[in-house]
Amino acid sequence: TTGTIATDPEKHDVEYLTPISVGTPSQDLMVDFDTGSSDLWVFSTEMSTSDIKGQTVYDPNNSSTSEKVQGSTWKITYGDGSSSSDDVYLDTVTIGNLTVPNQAVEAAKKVSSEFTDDSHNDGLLGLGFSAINAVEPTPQNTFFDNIKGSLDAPLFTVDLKHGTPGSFNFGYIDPTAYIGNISWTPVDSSQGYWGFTSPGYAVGTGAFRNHSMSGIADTGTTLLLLPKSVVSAYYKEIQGAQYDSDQGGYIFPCSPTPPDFVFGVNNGIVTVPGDMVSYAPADSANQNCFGGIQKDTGIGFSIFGDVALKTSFVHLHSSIVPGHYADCD
Ligand SMILES: O[C@H]1CN[C@@H](c2nc(-c3ccc(C(F)(F)F)cc3)no2)C1
Repeated sequence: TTGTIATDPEKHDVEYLTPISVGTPSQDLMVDFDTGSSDLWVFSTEMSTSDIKGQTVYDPNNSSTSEKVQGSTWKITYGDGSSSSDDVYLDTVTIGNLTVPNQAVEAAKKVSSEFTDDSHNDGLLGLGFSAINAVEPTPQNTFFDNIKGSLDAPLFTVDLKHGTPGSFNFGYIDPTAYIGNISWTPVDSSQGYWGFTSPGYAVGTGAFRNHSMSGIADTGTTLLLLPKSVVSAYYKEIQGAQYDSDQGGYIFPCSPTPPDFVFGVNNGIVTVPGDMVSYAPADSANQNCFGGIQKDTGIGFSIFGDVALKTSFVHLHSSIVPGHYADCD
């Protein structure tokens, strides 16, 4: 079997929300598909109502197929310090036409304020490796790990777009989704992520600079976070660019459009167009923009988030065959 599901960008492409159905009768939720984590958790009826502001919640008691995983708990903290926790059910989860009957659904009892304030986001669906699933004492499988045996091929593809719906496809590669050839790169899943090493970068039409950047393909991170030496080399080319510690990142005049940023993927390249680097208005006063490329300081590796992914067709292959990228259509 194969499957496809549309994913919709929130304002400024800050995150992409994708519909899933949980339980019987089905409860429809919009969640953030996150290749940088490996837990499927949802807002639930177990939460205090003060933590819920507009989200749709999962009610396990309203599902004839839900089954509590006795003694199991979970707690997860994301890169930005946000968190969520509590108990675990097995229930039917459907994405598009793909159904996993006994998917671990982690029901939130507590979520941090960032999740409460993200009113359209009903939870996260991890597409990382199950080795980093946060359920204790027994880690649970991701949706992809549960479904991949029945897919025509053990892969999924990520096709995020700027300001318009994209798609997650399971089990097949849509040849109309990209142009040119696909470039392959080995995946390092040793940390539970879709890790790879980019051989270097170029700024605008400048020469390619060899500079190894090890990082992860992370659909749940909004921006492209790279080594500070690469980031400062890029912003050096933009008149008026500066690091604004109040805003926690580089800002620059929104016009003229900044130079493209190119990064290598094995023998191929991915181009982030300059107008995507102008991520969002930084202040109404003097038309400054907040950069879509920022430093990865303190993380320990780079993060190829949505700013990097929405300009390419990314294909993540979970067998020994590596994952690979292609320029999107
Ligand atoms: O941990 C890494 C794994 N992937 C990255 C990720 N971060 C989030 C996230 C989503 C929504 C929110 C909130 F709604 F604003 F709270 C916060 C964080 N989802 O994936 C970082």
